[in-house]
Amino acid sequence: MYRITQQIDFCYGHRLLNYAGKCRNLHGHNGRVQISLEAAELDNRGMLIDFTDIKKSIATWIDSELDHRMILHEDDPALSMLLELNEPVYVISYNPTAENIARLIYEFANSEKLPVREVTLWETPKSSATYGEWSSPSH
Ligand SMILES: Nc1nc2c(c(=O)[nH]1)N=C([C@H](O)[C@H](O)COP(=O)(O)OP(=O)(O)OP(=O)(O)O)CN2
Repeated sequence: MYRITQQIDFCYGHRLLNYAGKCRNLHGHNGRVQISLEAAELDNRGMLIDFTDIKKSIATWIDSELDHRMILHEDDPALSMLLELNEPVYVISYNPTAENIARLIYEFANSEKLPVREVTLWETPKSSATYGEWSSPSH
């Protein structure tokens, strides 16, 4: 099997609902995403997927949909005010944790028919969450 990984940096704001710590307050992160793709075969150029094509697809989507936006739960009471002020938001139906944002990006990559294996979101330099659909329980 071959595996390639691409890193994409973006900034986002969020806050966690039903959470007692400081992350219940609106705050921002310099997030780092690592997207890993896997395949058994290479194309006639010796590539799994051209890194440029990953950038064109996933980095473009992250840039337009998530970068410099507040990623908020649809039930977040701050949402209506931010929308009224025309602030950029990305609304989801679940808590915007690192785990869920990793899954969101994984699902986008999957919808683009990329052979994505896992997505890791580094929310801070020390904390990351990974989402993948591993077939083997030993992963
Ligand atoms: N499993 C998860 N735990 C936490 C998440 C998460 O998404 N998944 N998110 C948060 C906060 O949103 C945020 O990431 C702050 O976390 P923290 O580690 O406290 O970050 P700091 O950089 O502020 O850490 P310091 O060591 O206090 O500087 C919390 N948990």
